[in-house]
Amino acid sequence: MDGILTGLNTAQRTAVTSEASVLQVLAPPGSGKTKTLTARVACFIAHRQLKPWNIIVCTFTVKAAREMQERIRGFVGDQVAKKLKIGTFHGIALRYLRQYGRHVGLGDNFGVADTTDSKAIVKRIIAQTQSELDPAATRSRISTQKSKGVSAEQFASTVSKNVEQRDFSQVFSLYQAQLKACNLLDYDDLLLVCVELLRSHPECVANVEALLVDEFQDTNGVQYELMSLLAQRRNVITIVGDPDQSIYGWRSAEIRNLGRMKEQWSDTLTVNLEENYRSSGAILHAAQKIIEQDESRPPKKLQATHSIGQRPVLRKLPQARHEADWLTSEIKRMRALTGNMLELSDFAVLLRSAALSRPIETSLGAAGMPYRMIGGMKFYDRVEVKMLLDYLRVIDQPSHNEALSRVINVPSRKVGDKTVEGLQREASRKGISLWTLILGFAQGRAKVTTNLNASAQRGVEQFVNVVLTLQKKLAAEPSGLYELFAQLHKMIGLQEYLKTKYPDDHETRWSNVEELMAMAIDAQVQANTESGREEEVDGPPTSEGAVDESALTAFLANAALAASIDEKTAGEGEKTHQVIISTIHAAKGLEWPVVFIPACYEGSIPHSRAEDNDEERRLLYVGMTRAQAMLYLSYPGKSTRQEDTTMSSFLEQPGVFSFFEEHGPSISHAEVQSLAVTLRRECPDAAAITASAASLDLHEDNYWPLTGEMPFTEASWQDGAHQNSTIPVFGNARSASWANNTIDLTEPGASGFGFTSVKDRFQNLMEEQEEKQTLKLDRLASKHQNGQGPKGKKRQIEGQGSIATFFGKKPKTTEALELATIETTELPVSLPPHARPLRDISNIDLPQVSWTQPQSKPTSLLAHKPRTAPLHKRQPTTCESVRQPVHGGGSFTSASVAVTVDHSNAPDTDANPRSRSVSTAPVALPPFKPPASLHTTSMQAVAARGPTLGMRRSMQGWSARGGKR
Ligand SMILES: Nc1ncnc2c1ncn2[C@@H]1O[C@H](COP(=O)(O)OP(=O)(O)OP(=O)(O)O)[C@@H](O)[C@H]1O
Repeated sequence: MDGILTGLNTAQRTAVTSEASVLQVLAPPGSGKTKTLTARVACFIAHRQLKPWNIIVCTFTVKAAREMQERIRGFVGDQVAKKLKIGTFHGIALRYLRQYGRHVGLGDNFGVADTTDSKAIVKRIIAQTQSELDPAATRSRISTQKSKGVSAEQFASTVSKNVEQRDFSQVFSLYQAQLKACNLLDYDDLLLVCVELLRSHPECVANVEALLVDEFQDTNGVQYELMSLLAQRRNVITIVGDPDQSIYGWRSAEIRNLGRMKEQWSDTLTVNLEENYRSSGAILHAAQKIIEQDESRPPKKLQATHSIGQRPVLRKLPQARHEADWLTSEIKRMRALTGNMLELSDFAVLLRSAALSRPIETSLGAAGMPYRMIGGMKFYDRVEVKMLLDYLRVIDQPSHNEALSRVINVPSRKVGDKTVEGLQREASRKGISLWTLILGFAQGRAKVTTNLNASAQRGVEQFVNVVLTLQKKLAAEPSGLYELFAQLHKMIGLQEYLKTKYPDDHETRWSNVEELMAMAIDAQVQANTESGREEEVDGPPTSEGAVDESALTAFLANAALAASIDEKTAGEGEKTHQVIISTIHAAKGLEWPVVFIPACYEGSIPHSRAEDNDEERRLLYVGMTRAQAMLYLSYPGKSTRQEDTTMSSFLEQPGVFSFFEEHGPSISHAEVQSLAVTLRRECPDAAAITASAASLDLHEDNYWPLTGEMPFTEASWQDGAHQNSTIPVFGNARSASWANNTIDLTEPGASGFGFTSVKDRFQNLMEEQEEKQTLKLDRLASKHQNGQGPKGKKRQIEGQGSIATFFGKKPKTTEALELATIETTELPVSLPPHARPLRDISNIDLPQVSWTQPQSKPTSLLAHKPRTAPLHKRQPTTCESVRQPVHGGGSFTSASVAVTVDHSNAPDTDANPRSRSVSTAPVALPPFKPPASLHTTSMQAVAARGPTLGMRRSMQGWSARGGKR
């Protein structure tokens, strides 16, 4: 027993060893529910002498079943673990039906109709009955009825005179009849027929000694019924669950099954686990703050076992692609500043919907960071995306035989596979491309020997016409990618095609098409601004031999680049270090050291089509609680479709903001050590951290303004303009208006810089403001020593506007910048030894998260010298690399310290003002191309230009201009 109970806390032990027949283990995320369930199975076998083949364990996914078997194997060995009946409800039901299905009239060789089969049957019936029902909606309605245990006959008996209801009832009945005729069961039937079997033949489960269910909150009515029947002989049932993580209501999951269970078995014992072993205290606080917005849920206690850690981040970025670039740069920064203690696979990007993955995949791909999708297909692998890219390839490069043969008959033009193969062979025999062959034929200039019937001939002609038309359009407007896309999808009737071919998920597929079009707009904008800049800049020409490529070629090369990163890593299995991209739904039950949840805007989460807002909130909660050490939430000011967004209403609630930082954390060596303790890893030494940090251009997350505007990249001034005490701010070197973007320099020291370079002048400005700030902080430091300092303010990072500005908060004076305490930390050798303010969150309105030990008090106070002026600067070139001081306060502090937090009467610290001496006007286009971003670059160009690619042109241009003026 000792082995099984080792490492479990008291509540977990109680649950594992409980003698209760019916046990509910209810607990928040990360409290070891799965661990407890596993240990209870082992306990049943090892100590209660239950036979493993008489124990059924139901999990929510096949993956979870595999993981659980793995864990149980650790306790009881491979041979015993193999004999357990572990699987999803569907898998368990299938086993019983295969064995005993004949008792309920199932043929010996019944088949299972998968989703595609079901869709096809429903569609055919609707066509036959000439009903006006939507096939996809009808299929999911049938499934909903079945998962509530309503059969076609039962539905028919309740139908009113309503035509639509009668139509539906008819289709439902015919669908069932069709399945029966084909000796098929669909997924819902597997459960329903198994229920029927176990009701009528309870002897089938007479041997079952114990039943255990994971993720019980997501069971639906039929699954509940099946659970009761499986355990009907001995009624030994253990379930683990968390009502706060119920995210499958849309699939008819019923939270009320928990109550039903207590009614059915009045002796049900409930054990609550309260200690969270996964996430840092700060992450738990923030997640609790979100979930507690649901006032209907009972208050729950939750204890963090880890230290407070880094406060989660809530960031606004200008657009979705900037959000993706920021996220990629944070992964890079976090890895470098932790001495690569964090692997790529320690980072997960969790999305409300799979379609949001496109900019993230593009950015990771461009940065050369391998990634893996779970719970969804990679963007570039999706059928509709591949198809469109193939069309574009043919338009760009008609001799691309493979791409051409893939799309010549999509949508169908009655050019069958055999015909295409014949044409391909003929072309190769004649030594010409497939395109040349069919072009000659379509234009009547050449004959083909391949046998083409009349409809195939017409099809070939239609295809040639599409390609020629679009080539002509492209020639007339080389950068008009979006328009090209628009005409392409109209010409091939793409939307209709998707509706017909994929009735169930055509909307999702269409949103992938829209994503690709959004990508085209990005590329178009980039191409336009590149060429605009070319004219504007009178510096030396760009890198010699640079490839003069069309916008379409560049676009396709970037797509290929992103996709090739996928391919390289695809076969390497789960062990390879890859960033994880997942839907939040598919991330249920999983955990990662660092989690990003981008696109936290209204319409995305809560989703515009979601019916239950509370479920959407729980979804966000599930996503947040997957994080162990760091959590980043973000949203773009504009979606990929260029629509203005507003932050998710779950984050807009009063008090929420105080649980978040406005930017990624500053990382000192002490914090790396603490992070290592939280993650139970070996901490890299200072030399390793220094070495990896040296690869970084920016040590702080201070490139993107906190206001969600475009970065302030470079300051310069116009000829003579400095005499008017203004300098232009090139927020965007490509399009910013010189006249409109100015910094007020009427402060002391602003004059007399006529012959200074832009960079020097900017540096001077920074230093002047540092001086002022140092004086203020010295004053504050002495106040602190006298115990007068206010508490609870979050740390600030230099050069950033406040997120409070988009909460509509009024900035306070610089005094308000003061930080609760400042602690000394050992910093990597290469980083300036700035003092680090430690956050004190004891006066925040905390949710119900409690701590078991008092937080260690910071002891020392150092003079702090942060900058106040913005450091939103352009990406430094190799020769201009500017080191950023590390400062700011987030700390992992002592790991495994648990703190008791009294949150009663705590003031809200939402306002997090900072004084900004410079206002950066928003600009239209990004001046920043992250080091890894290759958005307008073809792969050939990548090879040709070398590592400084993509930056050189702008840098030369601006420095040339700055030097002259
Ligand atoms: N007593 C314990 N001591 C140390 N670590 C523990 C303990 N119990 C659980 N853990 C660890 O906490 C993490 C979360 O555990 P587990 O996945 O079982 O939680 P869960 O309650 O099922 O979470 P979720 O509901 O989010 O899926 C795991 O890394 C697990 O190893």
